[in-house]
Order: sequence, then structure tokens, then C-alpha cells
Amino acid sequence: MNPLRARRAVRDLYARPTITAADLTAPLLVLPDDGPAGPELPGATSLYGVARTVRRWRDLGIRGVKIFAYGHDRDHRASGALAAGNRMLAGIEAVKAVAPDMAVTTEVCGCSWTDHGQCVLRRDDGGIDLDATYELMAAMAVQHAQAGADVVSPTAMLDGSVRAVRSWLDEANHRDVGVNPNLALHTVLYGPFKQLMGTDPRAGHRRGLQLEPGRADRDALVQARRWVAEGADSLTLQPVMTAMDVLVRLRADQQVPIVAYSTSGEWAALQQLGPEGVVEYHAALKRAGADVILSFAAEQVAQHLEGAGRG
Ligand SMILES: NCc1[nH]cc(CCC(=O)O)c1CC(=O)O
Ligand SMILES: [Zn+2]
Repeated sequence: MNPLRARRAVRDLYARPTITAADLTAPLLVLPDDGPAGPELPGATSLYGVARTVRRWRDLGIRGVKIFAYGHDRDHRASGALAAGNRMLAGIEAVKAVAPDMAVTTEVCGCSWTDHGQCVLRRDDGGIDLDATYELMAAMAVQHAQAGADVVSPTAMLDGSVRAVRSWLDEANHRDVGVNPNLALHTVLYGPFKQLMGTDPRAGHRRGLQLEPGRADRDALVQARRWVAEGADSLTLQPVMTAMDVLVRLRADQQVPIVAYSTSGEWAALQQLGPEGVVEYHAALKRAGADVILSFAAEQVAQHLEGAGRG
């Protein structure tokens, strides 16, 4: 160790900024008023609770939310996803009503709205109905933008979907709304979310539409380049706890903002570390190259930082 660093003034001189609340965004899970019962996750609330939750986050210095909505009407075509005034659209409006400066990102995906729980629409023979899925995602994106979303985030990793979303947004005069597609690994770390939101596919799994963990270090880079070529202006990597190497590689390969999403299963595991350990983990994500950290622990981290600042 360089003995100079033992001097406080020198340590401070060479210090690099560490994590602050401004680096954090939080998932907002908008649920029916009467439940559903499921694992407890921070940011899970009824529509009525949105204002209170978002005010609290804003006052802590958190700059953004990503909204996921629980769909109660589910059918084969995900019609509820496009129904006027649905829970997603109401959620966007509720956030913007109390905190117009809070950046709102929305999940664009079929799985909250399909009766089979898949992210994509299926043909009768079971194959992916590509055209219908592109149209669903693009139409959802336009509705979210009209309701006030700043960024839309397609989750299903279907080549061509980002191009479709981008071009529908442009056609509808929402050129200033961002498209932030996911780079999602197949993982157990989505467990609590899927249970609470009822988005576990009734049959099978999403594996064909997610990155294979054993190949993610390479395939994430290929997919990221493809998304950017299709018009993505930022990217989300999920999960990150078991994909820190992918985050570092992505950072080296891409210049667009990268959102590191610490998913629901991570939150459960992270609690074992205690608040300081949780902060340490989020600081590591920033150091590894995340421009923004989307985390169920956002409030916990922001609270801890505020306490440390005062102390
Ligand atoms: N497409 C649905 C979706 N959107 C975000 C998550 C996981 C989020 C989390 O665990 O925090 C999932 C689950 C999945 O794809 O299986
Ligand atoms: Zn989905």
C-alpha cells in the first residue's frame, strides 16, 4: 500500500465519486388493490399507493422508475395490454402526476397480459406469431408514450422488435421517447417477480428468448450491437449479480447508456448482506460500468447513503 494513502487529505484528493441516489432507479410493480398475495418486494403497490411511493423515492433523490403492471384480463392475444386506461397506462399517469421530473421507463412485453404467460403471441400451431407480436409491442409502446412514458423497454428478445417499436414511435410523433431493450439471461433470479406478477409461463419456459448463461459473455455483445443497429438508444442487462462479467464486457463494447437491473431474486439474496453490504454491491455495479442501476434495493441504498451523509 502506498503510505501516502494513509493521509486523509491525500485519500480525499484521489477519491473517485462513489454511488449516489442519482445513480439509482427503482422497479414499480403496479398490482390490483386486493393483492395478489405473493412474495414481498419493495416497490410493489396498488395504483393508490403509487403517489406515496414515488414521492418518497423522489425525496430521496431517486431519478427514475421502471413500471411493470399486473394484468388482470389475460387472453391469447394479450388484448388487455392495449385496453384503454389499463393498469400500466394509469400507473404512468399516476407517476407523472406527482413527479413530472421522474424518468418513467415502462416494460413492453406480453407476459402480464397473455393467458399462457408467454412474452410473445403464439400461432395455433404453437409457433411465435412474429407479425402479431411486433404489432403488439409497437402498439403498447405508442400507448405508453402517449400516457407520458419517457422510455419504453421491450423485454422479449425478438430480433426486429426494437426496429418495429422505434418506427411506430416515430410515426406517432414520439421521436423523443427512448427505446431500451433488454439483454436478459436465463436465470433463477426472476423468481419472486414471476410469482408475484403471475408471469411464469403456464407451460415450458422462456429459454428460447433469453441469453443462454454459458454463452452470455459473447451473445450479449452480439445482441447489443443488433439492438443498437435497430434503433436502441440504451440497454438493460438483467440480472447483474451473476452477470458482472457481461456488464464489464458490454461497457467496453458499447457507448450507449447501460442500465444494470438487479432483479427480484437478487434482492432477496442481498438482504443477507445487511444495508452496508447492499450499498457496497451497488457501488460495485457502478464501478463495473453501469450508467444507471435499476434495483429493488434502490430505496434502501438511498436511505443508507442519506444517513451516512448526515453522520
Ligand atoms: N418478461 C417478464 C419479466 N420482466 C422482468 C422480469 C424479471 C424481473 C425481476 O425478477 O426483477 C421478468 C420475468 C421473466 O422474464 O421471466
Ligand atoms: Zn415478458
